[in-house]
Amino acid sequence: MDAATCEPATTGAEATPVFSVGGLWKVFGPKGAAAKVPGSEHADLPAAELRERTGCTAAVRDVTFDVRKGEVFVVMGLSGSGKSTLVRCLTRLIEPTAGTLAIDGEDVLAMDAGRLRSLRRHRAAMVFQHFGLLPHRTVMDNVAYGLEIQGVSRAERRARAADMVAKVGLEGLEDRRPGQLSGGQQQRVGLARALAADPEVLLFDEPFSALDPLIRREMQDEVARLHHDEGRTMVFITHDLAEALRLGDRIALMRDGRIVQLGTPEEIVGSPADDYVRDFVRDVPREQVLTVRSAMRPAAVGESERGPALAPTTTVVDAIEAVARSGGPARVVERGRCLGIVDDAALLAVVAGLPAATRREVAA
Ligand SMILES: Nc1ncnc2c1ncn2[C@@H]1O[C@H](COP(=O)(O)OP(=O)(O)OP(=O)(O)O)[C@@H](O)[C@H]1O
Repeated sequence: MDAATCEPATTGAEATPVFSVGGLWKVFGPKGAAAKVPGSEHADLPAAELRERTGCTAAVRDVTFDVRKGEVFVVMGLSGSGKSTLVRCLTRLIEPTAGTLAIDGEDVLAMDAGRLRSLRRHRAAMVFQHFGLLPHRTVMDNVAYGLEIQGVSRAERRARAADMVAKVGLEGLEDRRPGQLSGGQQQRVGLARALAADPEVLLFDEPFSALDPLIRREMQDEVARLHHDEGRTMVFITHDLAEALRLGDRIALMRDGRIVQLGTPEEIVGSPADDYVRDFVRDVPREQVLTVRSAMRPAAVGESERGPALAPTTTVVDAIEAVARSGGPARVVERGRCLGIVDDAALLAVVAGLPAATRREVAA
């Protein structure tokens, strides 16, 4: 192995997370009873049994994670797994029962009503599935509405709203009312309204689930583009795995109030934490999600100078094409350094769905 040139690159120091969530619980039920559930002997009971014994529903159970600056953090899970409750807890639209919660290092649970209002208006804007557009106002006025609440002057409101209308591709429709727009266009108005407030983080609650597949795809592209252009931090709830894999830098997969796995799409699909996650991702075309990092092995002497060079973000499907074209192994190269080698056997092992440990054996 050519050790000098094949070490993975190290990452720099981590910035303060946007949200930092520790041991968070939300238990619905009679107040006295709900507060007693976290940390009690009932804490781990399945939902039905917990309800039977205590009259309570633990929608969020002992959840810990950070949302990093600039990432798209997806909260995914089946209906009732606790996604909406968790994300509403982030700005205390729902009051957590126990745990810790900070935004940029500031304790959210200690905020008074005024600071909370400011948090929701300026720092963490929520985009809902039904945007709650004002039916009698024009597109422009709907977009400017959030700024109006913020007390921004009329001239500035209009200027910023016009910017956002253009940004989400609604130019020419400024004077229409919501009833004169398609579903996808209405979603764009809601998105523009949230963006106009220029929040540090956008929280999306299943915003596209009511849209037909083509428009949904278009809106996903729009969100990806906005994220790419602006690097804005986003928390995105969805029950749709394909949407989670398309948009998420990291995905928290929830089940019965808990996060069962938190990782990149590649980690979730390539190394499911348990049978539940494995089952969840079973039908995902792995070669389109996993990258060459999942298939590479250390380079043998001389190998790090031969064969086509692939970026570490290259998907397995694209790597197969490159290897087939060149007729030999390819190098995985980052900033001029060779991280490893992929060959056809290792790439096929990914397609065949071999577990990570077996893949490593094949690659070696
Ligand atoms: N106000 C409430 N009172 C009692 N139980 C609630 C309340 N809100 C939610 N729940 C329960 O908490 C659990 C989690 O609900 P939540 O809405 O967070 O799930 P979800 O994953 O967002 O589901 P969906 O995808 O259907 O929106 C469910 O069992 C739900 O019935």
